[in-house]
Amino acid sequence: MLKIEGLSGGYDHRLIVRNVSFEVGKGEMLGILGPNGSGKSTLLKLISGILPRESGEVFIDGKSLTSYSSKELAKKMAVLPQLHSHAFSHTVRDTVSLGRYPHQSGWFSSWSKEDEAAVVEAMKLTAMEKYEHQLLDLLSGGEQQRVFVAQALAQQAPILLLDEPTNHLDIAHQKQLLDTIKTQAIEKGITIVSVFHDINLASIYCDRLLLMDHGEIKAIGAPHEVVTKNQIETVYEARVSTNPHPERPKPQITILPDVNEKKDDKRITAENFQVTGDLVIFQAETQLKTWSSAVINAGSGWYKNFVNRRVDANYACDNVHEEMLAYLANNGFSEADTVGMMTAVNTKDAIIKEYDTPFGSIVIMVTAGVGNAVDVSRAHEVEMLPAIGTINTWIIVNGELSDEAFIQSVITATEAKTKALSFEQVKDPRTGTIATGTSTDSVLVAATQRGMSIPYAGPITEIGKKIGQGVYECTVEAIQIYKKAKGWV
Ligand SMILES: Nc1ncnc2c1ncn2[C@@H]1O[C@H](COP(=O)(O)OP(=O)(O)OP(=O)(O)O)[C@@H](O)[C@H]1O
Repeated sequence: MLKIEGLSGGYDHRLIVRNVSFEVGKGEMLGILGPNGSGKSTLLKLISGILPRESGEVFIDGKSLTSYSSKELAKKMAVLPQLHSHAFSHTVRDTVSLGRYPHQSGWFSSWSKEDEAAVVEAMKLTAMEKYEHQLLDLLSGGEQQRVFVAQALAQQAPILLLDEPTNHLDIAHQKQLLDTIKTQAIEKGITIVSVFHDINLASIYCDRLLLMDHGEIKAIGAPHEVVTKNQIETVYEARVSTNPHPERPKPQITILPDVNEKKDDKRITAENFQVTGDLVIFQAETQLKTWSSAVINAGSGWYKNFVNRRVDANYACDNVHEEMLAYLANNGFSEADTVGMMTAVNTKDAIIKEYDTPFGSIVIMVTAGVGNAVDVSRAHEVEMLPAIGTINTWIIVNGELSDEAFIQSVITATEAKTKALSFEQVKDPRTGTIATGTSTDSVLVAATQRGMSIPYAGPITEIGKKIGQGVYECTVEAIQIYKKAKGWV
């Protein structure tokens, strides 16, 4: 559809874009990324022919750009230039209608039904119909931007070149506009080449990305091939981390600041835990990076309050999440700051111990109810209903855990818990075999992310050894108390 071959060019013979080659297929959306001044807009101008090229070729449907008349070219390619602040005295409708220019013929151009329909549709797609008769200079920057996108859409060209289409738009309108543009690509097979400043938006919406650096292509490929920590840090000269998008296989980046906020070097100890008949609470002064399978705020995040709530053994509720949130709110714990778990065990029986390691220390908290014990290797043989009676394990780390170390902590803790159940000869009542856990166990690992960095937490690392020993000891002790309370021993 669109083929760029060895394209070079710039201003007054100063080369800005150098030897750029790539192809974009029908219905494909290609995003152009790169730091300020890297030549993104210049590349777009060279592709559209607005700027004469120094060397190289642009082909549309196999034909050189130069072989098209300007009107023929406008039927093939619509361009949204970078928006600058100008005073506009046209109405929205008139401005969008200008997009129909290549479709007019003769000296006295006639306004056809198709022209009208294209203008109305473009205004609708950009949610600008209600401003139809407004003068452009009375609109906000974001609204003006949408008018020019509408103008480009009204052109109904099979290729759309966009320079920062989401400039000035709030997030709702960014989403709306990019959903609209992407839909044009998917449903109408329109080929889109768009400059983006927002790496995350480009990653979400584009099929491929082209990363410019000093006028040259640094990388081109699928978003996960281009948006890598290394490449983005090198080209933009900024510290970033990459994270998965929650719904799509499109990487997202986060800026890592180099300014330090208020330092908190306080070490977390067992003394920081409060235990009542209903709750085990740990409240940190600043948020800890947390991974858990809790009822409230499971997954990863940064939280200050950690609550293990005792509920009745017959606790039943249609919406556990909502009920638990209401409970937490009544007790002064906000959802934004709190990880919440449940247990049927008397929270006074929680085992909380502190372990020193060469890098710092960890605090472990375990509540164990084993009425619901399960041998996971045989769970497929029997019908089981979820029930309260659970082992909740918390590991609070004074140190900086890597992602691997978070996951390894969970593995190490789980193995230690299973070993404790085996030592205590806790059996799955359905199969009569040694249980590996209960049906609703939860685990939480939270780290201060200050102090020494801990890359690994497997069983032979210093932290892994303490997690193994600590979770085992705490779980054994908690099970023994539980057995006594139940009159089993
Ligand atoms: N009209 C012009 N005349 C002369 N030089 C220009 C002109 N427009 C841009 N340049 C120069 O070309 C270089 C690349 O500019 P360009 O606008 O292509 O970068 P960009 O990657 O789009 O940047 P930004 O992210 O800031 O929009 C810059 O050094 C700029 O100063």
